[in-house]
Amino acid sequence: MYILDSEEIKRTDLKTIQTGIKEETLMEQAAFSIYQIIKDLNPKKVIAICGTGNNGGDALATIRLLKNFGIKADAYLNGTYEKCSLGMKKQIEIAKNYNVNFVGIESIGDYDIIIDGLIGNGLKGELREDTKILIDKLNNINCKKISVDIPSGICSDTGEIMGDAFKADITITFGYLKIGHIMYPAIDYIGNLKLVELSFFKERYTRKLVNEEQVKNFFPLRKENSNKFTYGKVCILAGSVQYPGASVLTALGAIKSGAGMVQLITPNRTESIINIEPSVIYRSLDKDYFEKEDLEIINKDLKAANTIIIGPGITKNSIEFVNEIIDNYTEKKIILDADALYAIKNKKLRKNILITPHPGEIKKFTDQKIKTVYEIEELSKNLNCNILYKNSTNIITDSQNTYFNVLGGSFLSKGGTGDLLSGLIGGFSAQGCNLMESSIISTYILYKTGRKLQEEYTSNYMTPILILNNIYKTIKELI
Ligand SMILES: NC(=O)C1=CN([C@@H]2O[C@H](COP(=O)(O)OP(=O)(O)OC[C@H]3O[C@@H](n4cnc5c(N)ncnc54)[C@H](O)[C@@H]3O)[C@@H](O)[C@H]2O)[C@@H](O)CC1
Ligand SMILES: Nc1ncnc2c1ncn2[C@@H]1O[C@H](COP(=O)(O)OP(=O)(O)O)[C@@H](O)[C@H]1O
Ligand SMILES: [K+]
Repeated sequence: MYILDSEEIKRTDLKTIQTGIKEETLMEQAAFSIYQIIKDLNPKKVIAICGTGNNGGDALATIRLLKNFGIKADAYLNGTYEKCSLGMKKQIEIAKNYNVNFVGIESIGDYDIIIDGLIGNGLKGELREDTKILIDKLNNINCKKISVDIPSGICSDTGEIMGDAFKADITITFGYLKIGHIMYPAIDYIGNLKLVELSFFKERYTRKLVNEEQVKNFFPLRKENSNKFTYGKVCILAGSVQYPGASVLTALGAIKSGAGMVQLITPNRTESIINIEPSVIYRSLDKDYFEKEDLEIINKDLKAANTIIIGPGITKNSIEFVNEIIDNYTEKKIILDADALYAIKNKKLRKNILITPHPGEIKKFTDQKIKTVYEIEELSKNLNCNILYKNSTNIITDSQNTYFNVLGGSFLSKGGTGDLLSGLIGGFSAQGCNLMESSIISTYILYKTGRKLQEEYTSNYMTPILILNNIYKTIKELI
């Protein structure tokens, strides 16, 4: 499923209209879908709060349909006729022919459903003060709230609240989801999101939502006629005397993904991995932290792997060591996670490198303020690498193509989930998936499994190991 931004939506509107489908036809389709959803809620009395743009047009057309089919429905116009878009002017004229009643601001508390048609894709900058006051008033009315396209006040491109926003129970959008529908803080304002089709001209776009179908396409096949070398070797450089557990989680993630061989090298002693999973090839360097000089000792191990994961629990003490790995193993796919991210400040990376920062970790290697998808894509371009940005909504990008994963939740908010995730990614990479595919598959499997488990175990009780021990259930649905 494609995710569009406001410019792409405007282009799609225009392109559709250029093919010969009129704006009012699209508006009628939008309104008819909203009408059907509202009718099923058995409303007694509905009001649309209409802005002067086409978002207001959709809402007003819905009111006209409700009234025509026998439901009490009125409209409030927030502005003057002169200020209205052509589409909205046309809707006002049609509404008058159907005797739609336009009410004053004092009446808006008398309804059991409010339709928010104030502002949609046409929001510019921060909300005007008068609109903020109106939205605040609407939010304080106790009734069912439905937003047309996107709750007024939310930026379609970022999901930011531009001063204030209408708090909807249901949001009905058209043709495509927009970036603003799938990002926080917007998600808290959107309620139940419904996507309805319009006769939009269909094209290819660069941003998609991670879903099961894609993951099935990317998932590596296993042949009966195969051996451990068929499924690749991943070498994990993780842990330290300070953080011994991180490396265990990463190794377990890698082995349970299906990689043929998983080697774990830690500076400290973490023999416990052998008790938990003896198939992991384990080696300790018998010291506190990785250092540059260690490379000579482990060079052969690294050469034998097709994927290297470096970072979980290594601490800031190993920056030089990480730099040496990046510079000397240019043929290998490398996943730089956690503390390895300190090493990439001012560094140009490569297309066969993935970095996996969460919002706090971005500060480890750049002073830029980064949170929007555009900024993450730009960062990926500047660093010349793949990025898995682990915010509540995950963003996975190689700067050309971007995927959003919205399956996560508070059931993942526990130390160690990220370590497990980098292990899974490395494991799928070892099996032949590229780093984008590996990130998409791994986030999907981990989050989907966690989401299902939390229903039984609650979000509080969840641990990375509990999720890991159940990922086979999600994998079974994919193969
Ligand atoms: N081609 C079409 O006719 C289609 C139109 N659609 C609807 O049209 C909408 C886009 O319509 P428009 O481009 O006319 O724009 P909108 O109606 O979304 O926004 C324009 C309105 O918002 C107000 N506004 C903008 N920024 C503001 C701010 N900072 N503070 C206060 N008020 C502000 C403007 O004064 C104006 O009233 C979509 O969201 C969707 O609802 C869709 O149904 C798809 C098809
Ligand atoms: N509230 C949340 N909503 C969605 N995803 C979350 C949430 N909390 C954590 N996650 C996910 O859990 C993982 C945590 O990673 P990270 O912070 O690196 O963990 P650690 O370093 O402790 O192992 C990331 O994949 C992140 O996207
Ligand atoms: K709206």
